[in-house]
Amino acid sequence: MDYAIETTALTKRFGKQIAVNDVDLKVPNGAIFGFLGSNGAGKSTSVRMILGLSRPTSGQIRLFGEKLQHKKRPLIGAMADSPGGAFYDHLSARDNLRVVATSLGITENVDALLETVGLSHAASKKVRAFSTGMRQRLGIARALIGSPPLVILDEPLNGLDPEGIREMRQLIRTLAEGRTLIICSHLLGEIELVASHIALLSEGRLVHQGPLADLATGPPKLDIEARGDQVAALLKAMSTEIEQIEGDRYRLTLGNHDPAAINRKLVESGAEVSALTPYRFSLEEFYHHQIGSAHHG
Ligand SMILES: Nc1ncnc2c1ncn2[C@@H]1O[C@H](COP(=O)(O)OP(=O)(O)OP(=O)(O)O)[C@@H](O)[C@H]1O
Repeated sequence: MDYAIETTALTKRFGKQIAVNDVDLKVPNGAIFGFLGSNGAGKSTSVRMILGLSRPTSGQIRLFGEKLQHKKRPLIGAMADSPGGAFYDHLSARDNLRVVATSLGITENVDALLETVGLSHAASKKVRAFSTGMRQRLGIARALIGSPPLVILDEPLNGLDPEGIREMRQLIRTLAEGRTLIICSHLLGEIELVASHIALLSEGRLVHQGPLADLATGPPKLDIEARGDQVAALLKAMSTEIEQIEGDRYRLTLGNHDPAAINRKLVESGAEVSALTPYRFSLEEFYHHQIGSAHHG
């Protein structure tokens, strides 16, 4: 597989403290990659090393298959330091982007960037008058200067109102077309809506990474909605664990029986089966399970 980022045994120590500990991170090319972890887990330190802003104590970083070389901009664009990072407040949005492009020696159509992030209407407005959401968008426009194939967004949803969050979610999906995106966030529900892959850091260690679709904290479960006198008894006989019984709703851990067999037995017993759906673990459930295991393991 092609990776936008591949780290090998990436480690960063600050004195005796290990902020990032032996991390093998694999960010697939084209992914929307949710980078998750509690405060102090090591996300920012990892990102800083990937951006070439901090030198690893040991380990390697490869970007698009090549060893990380400093000054090889613009492979990565980044929006760090919320909300949207520092700008020249007395300059317009357009001029802020021009200053950055010029300093990087890049000829850039900054108006097109402002349009991408939905700020065309405010191109001539001084950044001093920008709302948090507008600053976030401008921060993203700045990260897009030079069309980097990889963009890292640090807490892009911080400080946004519900409408702003919805717009940012849409913008993230637009940005992901033809790019790899890494999003650091504590908002698990939001990451679940946009990410294709996730990685989870805990106390400097990578405790999980993989496609979002693969989340599981144990054997598969099935949600069943069925009416009939025999239902509870039949399900108990087929499963070691029935987690939740609420009226006609049951959640059971699938043992040796597959959903089709369970359905057949229920129907044969005369039960009215209205729904049979594989239970999907939420990212929040998964997160707490993994972090809990990491702490106790
Ligand atoms: N320059 C530094 N000097 C000393 N310790 C540091 C430095 N930078 C980070 N650390 C420590 O390294 C650990 C990881 O910090 P880091 O900022 O990478 O976490 P994080 O996952 O980004 O957290 P948050 O979600 O709060 O941003 C923390 O314990 C932090 O105190």
